[in-house]
Amino acid sequence: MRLDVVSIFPDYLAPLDLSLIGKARRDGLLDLRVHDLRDFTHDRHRTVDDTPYGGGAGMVMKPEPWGEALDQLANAADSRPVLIVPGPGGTPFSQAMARELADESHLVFACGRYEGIDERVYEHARKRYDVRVVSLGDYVLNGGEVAVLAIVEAVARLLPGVIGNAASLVEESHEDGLLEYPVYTKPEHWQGLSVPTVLLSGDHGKIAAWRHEQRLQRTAERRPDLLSAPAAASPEQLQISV
Ligand SMILES: N#Cc1c(-c2ccc3ccn(Cc4ccccn4)c3c2)n[nH]c1N
Repeated sequence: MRLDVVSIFPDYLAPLDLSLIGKARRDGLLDLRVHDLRDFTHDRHRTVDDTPYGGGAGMVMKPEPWGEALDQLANAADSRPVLIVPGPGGTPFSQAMARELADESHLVFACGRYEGIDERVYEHARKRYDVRVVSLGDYVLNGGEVAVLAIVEAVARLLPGVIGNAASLVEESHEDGLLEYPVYTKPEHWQGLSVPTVLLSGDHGKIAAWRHEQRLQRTAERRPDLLSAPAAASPEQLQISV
């Protein structure tokens, strides 16, 4: 997969050089390139923003640098790329969206700042991209970089070979509509607290049943909305013992 990220703060994306995502890049599983939007300006101040038409507070990102950057990246694409533009008014990002994006061959991320990007950039981009405006959640950030870090990690970890043990992707929160079960490791006793004895039994059937029950209980306690969502709850999943 090819991923391009455009930002006025390219160093904000440095964490993508670390850990499993960084290893995937070094192993050639991920072709991730970060671009400085200011490299697509041509004035001596490398200007990327200006005052909003119609007045109002703050500044708006100018269309020209974005148009030049996105046209150049579209020219480098083998097929129609997906352009993901984080924004507070976007479609909420989800595990389902991560799975869908993981099947794409080329993702381009536009990190806005200030009060946002001139709307004509989205219109122009639709000629060459599948444009998706995506929100990380119902709170306000100062720009798109934090969202891109989260989206890239959620998508990249689904790609073959990125996570060493693909089995660990199966019973994760939101993967099948339930939250994850509690996990324990050595020591067996700590601060007067002990590991649940079922986990020491070696009875894999009992352990699996206990873990499933824990997932149902946790989901009912913390995210009952997931149990009412049509896709999340099969009839047996709703048979929660209390
Ligand atoms: N994803 C996501 C986001 C964002 C986000 C993403 C990109 C930008 C580019 C500028 N701003 C500031 C801003 C504040 C207010 C109104 C418009 N724009 C962003 C905010 N906020 N909250 C989320 N879940």
